Amino acid sequence: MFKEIELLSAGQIEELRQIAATAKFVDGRISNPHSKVKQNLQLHDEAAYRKSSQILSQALLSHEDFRNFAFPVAMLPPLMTRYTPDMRYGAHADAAFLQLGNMSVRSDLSCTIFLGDPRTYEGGSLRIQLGTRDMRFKGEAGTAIVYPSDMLHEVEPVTKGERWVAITFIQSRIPDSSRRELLYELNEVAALEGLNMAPENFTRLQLVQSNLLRQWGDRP
Ligand SMILES: O=C(O)CCC(=O)C(=O)O
Ligand SMILES: [Fe+2]
Repeated sequence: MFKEIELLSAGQIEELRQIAATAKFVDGRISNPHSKVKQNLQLHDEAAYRKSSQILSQALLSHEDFRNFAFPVAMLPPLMTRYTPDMRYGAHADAAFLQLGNMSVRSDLSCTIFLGDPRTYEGGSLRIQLGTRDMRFKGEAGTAIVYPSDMLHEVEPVTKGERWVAITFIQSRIPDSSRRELLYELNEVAALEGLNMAPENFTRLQLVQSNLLRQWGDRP
């Protein structure tokens, strides 16, 4: 399951635009030197990375929809990337573990935050494979798409203009996607309908929610 989130205000996007305007971007293979499919540019500028990732992390971790859907326990600082014409990121699997200082983050969920106006570039959709079908995402500026990291995906070639996004990877308290989605649905129904229920039934529902989280949640 995918979750689309309205994440950033116009002011936050403008702030990120100003950071990106003067920052250094380099060949994205710097962090995947053996990749034959990665053709993009990524931010490589300590001060700009610190500032931009702080804005983006804070936006994600304070967003209720994101927290409810992802059950985040750790997240890589979001990284801004750019795709100019002919750049793409061919079909690939995201790494299972990523280094964050001296900690290893398991990538359960991947996230793309769209920063540029989709009308200013052609191509460049994020395409996620679902068996023999696929889903394409090219969001409005400021929206994010969160999807399970265990699915093959790609960024289609940009043919005109520039694709500007940020990406991150999230470790979830519920590693299994189908369990995470069940718990998300149950929690949503409880939040939306709980107050309409007889109080003793709502209490029983809350017991089920808590006990599923106990059974399925990673121990810290
Ligand atoms: O830019 C995107 O939308 C996704 C990039 C990606 O798949 C990755 O960095 O692993
Ligand atoms: Fe990826």
